[in-house]
Amino acid sequence: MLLSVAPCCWSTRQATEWAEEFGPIYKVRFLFYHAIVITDPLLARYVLRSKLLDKFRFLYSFLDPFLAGPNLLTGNTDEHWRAVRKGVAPAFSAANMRAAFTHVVERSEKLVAILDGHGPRTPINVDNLLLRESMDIIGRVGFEYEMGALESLAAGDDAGPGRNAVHRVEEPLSVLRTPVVHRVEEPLSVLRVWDAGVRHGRSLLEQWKEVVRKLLGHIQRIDPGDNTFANLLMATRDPKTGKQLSDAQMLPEIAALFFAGIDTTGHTGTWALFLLAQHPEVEARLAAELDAAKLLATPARPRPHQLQWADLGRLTYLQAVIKEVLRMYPPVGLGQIRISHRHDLHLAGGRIRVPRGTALWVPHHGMHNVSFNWDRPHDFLPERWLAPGTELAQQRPMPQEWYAGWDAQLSAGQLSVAADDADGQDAPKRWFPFAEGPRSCVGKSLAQVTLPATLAILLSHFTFRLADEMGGAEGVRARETYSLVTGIKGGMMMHAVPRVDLQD
Ligand code: HEM
Repeated sequence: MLLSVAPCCWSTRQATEWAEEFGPIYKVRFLFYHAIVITDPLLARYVLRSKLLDKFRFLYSFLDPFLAGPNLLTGNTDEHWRAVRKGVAPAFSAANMRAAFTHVVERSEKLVAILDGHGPRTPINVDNLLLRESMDIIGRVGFEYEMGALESLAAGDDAGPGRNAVHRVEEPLSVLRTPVVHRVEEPLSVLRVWDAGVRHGRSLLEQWKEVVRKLLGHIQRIDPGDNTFANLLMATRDPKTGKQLSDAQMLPEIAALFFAGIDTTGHTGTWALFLLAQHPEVEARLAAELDAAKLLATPARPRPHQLQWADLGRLTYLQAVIKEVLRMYPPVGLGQIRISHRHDLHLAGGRIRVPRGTALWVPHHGMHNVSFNWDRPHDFLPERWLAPGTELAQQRPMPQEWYAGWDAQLSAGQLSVAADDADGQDAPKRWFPFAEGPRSCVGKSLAQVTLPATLAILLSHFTFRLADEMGGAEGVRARETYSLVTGIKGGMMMHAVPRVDLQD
């Protein structure tokens, strides 16, 4: 089935709806490009692990101006990418994550203090808080730098002087978001020089670049700790010259780390609070788990134990909640888009031929939410994660007619995926919010510490209720935004109700 779509119509939910209608493999056309959309876990694994396919640079190149150039996230899978990826990956080691945990706990306790000070009556934008927390954590863990994002909010200093790198955090964040969305959804918006919004976007972009330049200056001045992202980035050698990366090469890597880490982690926390508010039975079970670990504030224990590293592994229901949130709202809902520039490709042992120049799109939202991959996909059911292997594809017979049209495209002499796919023998997955294959998320371990620790600490002290102004679940649905990351327009307004009123 060939559908013609313009980028302005992209929505991660749209791809899911089409998958329900047209099956786990269908074609769409984006402007001049043809894309094959895949929500079949086995085919997706072939695509995402294939060494013959690369990132769809045309799409990612739209991000480069906002990230000061190609980088780990947006660049091709070439020698340079390999050198940087190999160079910085140890920053996310288990040992480093233990140290990161201390920062996450401190920042989460700061959040608790902010919410305590704010009180339950007036709603607060929890998305804004969690994005700021993510920014602070990446600043500290990656660069040993105080971004001061939560401090500036706590001090009511939204527009105040830039003591730290960021004094108006929403602004740099929207630098990363608004112009990108414009560029992708409205490619000609850059020409609207008379538009105040576009001009404002440009000035925000300059502010953001200034922040990144400050960070680079900072890491070049200090002696960053061993195995920090900053230290490893400075130790990375350009494979072409054998020399240290130039400033022009380092700036995009710094920008990309924030870009890739803030919204993904922050919004996931927000969706978790939203879903818990919609499902009191899940929230109650989670509270019981926190209570059993002596982490919950109760009248008898108004100041609960401080969260410890070892608790993270014990809070199995919390981990299940997070996995289910990542299933329903995969932050990179758009998923991964690959292309083969040089070769035609055969998938599924030769049954499906993909002509070179065709994009292959694996939408994460679709993969995680279609009814042929999941039972009750639209229900929030953390319990499904208590059984092992939930992320693996189910051996379900797919209706043959979904694949029938593809067999006809076989032609002799093409590359076979078997030759390409040396490590494709393990069971394919139907859940991979952090992506699959060589270009999977390098910062996954940091998110896997930040999310449970932040949520455990927040939920130990508060229950969250959706503010009336959000218009219930339907109002929230109507405000979902899809640039590259699934977010919420205007933020998520919620009441943070203390579990124990310390004034009593
Ligand atoms: C819930 C949180 C997160 C999710 C779901 C997530 C998901 C992803 C996904 C799907 C990709 C592949 C993107 C693509 O191919 O277009 C990716 C790549 C990446 N992520 Fe994350 N991410 C998260 C948090 C983070 C954090 C905290 C950091 C770092 C601080 C980070 C840094 C990166 C980088 C640098 C890449 C590019 C890796 C490469 O291509 O080598 N991410 N992430």
